[in-house]
Amino acid sequence: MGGAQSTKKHDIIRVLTSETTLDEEDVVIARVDDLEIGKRGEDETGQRSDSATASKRNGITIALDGVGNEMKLSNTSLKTILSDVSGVIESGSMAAVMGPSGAGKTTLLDLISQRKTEGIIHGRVLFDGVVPTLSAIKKYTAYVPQTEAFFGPATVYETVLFAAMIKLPGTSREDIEQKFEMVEHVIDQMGLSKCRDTKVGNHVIRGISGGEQKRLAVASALCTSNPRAMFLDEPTSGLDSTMAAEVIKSLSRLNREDGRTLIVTIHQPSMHVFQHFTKLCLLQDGKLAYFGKAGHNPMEFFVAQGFPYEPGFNIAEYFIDTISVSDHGCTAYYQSSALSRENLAKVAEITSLNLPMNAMTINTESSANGKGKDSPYAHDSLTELRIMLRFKDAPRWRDGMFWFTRLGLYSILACLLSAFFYQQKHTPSGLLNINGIAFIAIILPTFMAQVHVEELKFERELYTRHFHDSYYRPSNFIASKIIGELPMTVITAVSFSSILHWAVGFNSEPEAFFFFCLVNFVTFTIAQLIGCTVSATLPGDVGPASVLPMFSTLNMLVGGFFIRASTIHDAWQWLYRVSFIQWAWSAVMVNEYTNGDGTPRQFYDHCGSPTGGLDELIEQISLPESSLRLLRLFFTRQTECDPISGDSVLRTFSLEDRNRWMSLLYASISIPVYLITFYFGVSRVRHEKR
Ligand SMILES: Nc1ncnc2c1ncn2[C@@H]1O[C@H](COP(=O)(O)OP(=O)(O)OP(=O)(O)O)[C@@H](O)[C@H]1O
Repeated sequence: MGGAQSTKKHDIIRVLTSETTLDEEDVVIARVDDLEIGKRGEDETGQRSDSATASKRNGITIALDGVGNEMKLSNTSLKTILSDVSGVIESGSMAAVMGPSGAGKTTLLDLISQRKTEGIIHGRVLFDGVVPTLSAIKKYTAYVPQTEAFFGPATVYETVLFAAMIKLPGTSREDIEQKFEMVEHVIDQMGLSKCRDTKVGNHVIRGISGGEQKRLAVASALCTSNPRAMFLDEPTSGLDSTMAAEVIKSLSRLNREDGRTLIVTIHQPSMHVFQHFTKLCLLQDGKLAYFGKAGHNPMEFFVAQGFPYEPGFNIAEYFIDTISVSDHGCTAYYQSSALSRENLAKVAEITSLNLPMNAMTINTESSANGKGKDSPYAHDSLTELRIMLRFKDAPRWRDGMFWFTRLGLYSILACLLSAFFYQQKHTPSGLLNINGIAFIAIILPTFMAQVHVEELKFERELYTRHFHDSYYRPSNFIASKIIGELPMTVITAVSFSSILHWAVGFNSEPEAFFFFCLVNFVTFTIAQLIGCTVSATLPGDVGPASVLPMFSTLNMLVGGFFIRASTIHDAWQWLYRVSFIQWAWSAVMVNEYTNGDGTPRQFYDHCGSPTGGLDELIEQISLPESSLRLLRLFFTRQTECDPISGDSVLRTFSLEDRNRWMSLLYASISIPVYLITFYFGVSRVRHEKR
């Protein structure tokens, strides 16, 4: 029963990779296998002869032909990071790239996967005999970086599921069911069943262990394209020996069962871990010290050079110690060795094939999405957005921090402000306070935008990683972020506005209340976009942290409250014109001091009453406000107390000609403006260098 199920799962995976089983592919595989290196590849993995067929089908033969990299240093001199690395990693191999720190392991992995774009790059890397395009690499291979970024609130299952949904083509019911099954299979395969429903975790959420994170990274990579080759940068770093062994065991199973080619950079693995590798590439200062079979072969190679091996000593440690003490003797020895010549011959065999582009096992077609040959994305834009909203952003709603940093913080702030501005009278000093609290309500979200700066700083790593792997388009990252957050922005704006509106005693007309909510919704959205723009555009921590307060202060100064609009210096008039703060504040001010019909409100709170207790008496009579006003007028001597007109307050701030809807419209223009800057930051600014 279990066997039948497992066969079915393998069938599903085969179905999902059907685009790689082209007829042409078989022809070329046959040609590569005809070569001696193909046979050797099988010999090397002789203990798993039944997987050899799978190796031919699923793995990729990777040939390194004089690969090197030089970096220009600031003093214009060149630093050689990697020099003349040649050799063949046969399809279905599990290769370890080892060497002391700084030897060039990551650089080699980055060059193979075309992630390294810096400096001068020498030589070429061939996949099944041809130099692949970047989109072919993205389609057929997966790269698992040393430090993986995850979405903390999502569970292990949700993380893998999102990878499968967004990266694998197909949206029919059958496709979706297959993806669900594949996810279950991969979770099982990577030994993650125990923590399937545990949150991945981040700097605030306690999540899965380091080893589980490494395996989750591999599981996600497996689901993105069912890759034929995987490149893993230090998958065991930071793990204890048991966890490291578990990770490598899972990788080894992956390699055995599905015949994928795995290239793994690794630091001094234990004997137990080292025995899983079939191929070894040893580097010292960017040069090869050994390139060939793993197992006992490298030991014999070094013993032959006169470096004795003490039985029982960790073999990987022996290699590293040996090449470190040899002072480049080992790299010189390798270059003149028969092994080096043999490796060069294997590479020459492959390069001499001169395979045509249309007959390669690695082709450049996009992943069957029918949306253009060169599109690296699995879905059209709308489907992609739907998947993101459903599978990427949904877990956020379970995150307490998400609620606290929006609804929680704004509600607390509204209560705090209410304590200071509780029930203001419409007296001269009360009206001054009302103007002040209206301004604070408008400027507050700009300071609170720091929340979005911080959040995106962590998300930046994740989206950089997702962009590398063409998970989704930058525009959809932005769209999902804004749309996904929209309900929370509405809830927060309504809650903040309700508390403040009631506590302060703003214009009590229902329409005025809804308008106040609307203005707050607009300013919250703009503030979110500003925070995201700052974080996406400015690299590092210092830039975003210093720009936002500067931006908020400048906007505050031209907001029209602290400095009267007419007295703002000419040099800053442009900022006054474009500042959403002043437009939003004027919208709130006009809303506060004008009746629904556009007439100015009149305030009598400052007027005394000749008959003591008149106000209290009037308040007990339930009459419309206009009748109450008449009553007050009747009992109050007009000559002694003119009402304060809303118009006069607006005039004080040069706002008498403003219309609240037009003001809100002008404030809202900042939304598309900051959307564009956010898009620019996300799509154009790189935060990591390769
Ligand atoms: N952009 C760069 N400019 C200058 N030197 C660089 C650059 N990138 C890498 N290097 C240097 O190249 C060498 C190889 O770096 P790489 O990260 O490939 O080593 P590694 O073997 O992976 O090291 P580790 O095991 O410590 O991760 C190092 O000495 C590093 O300082």
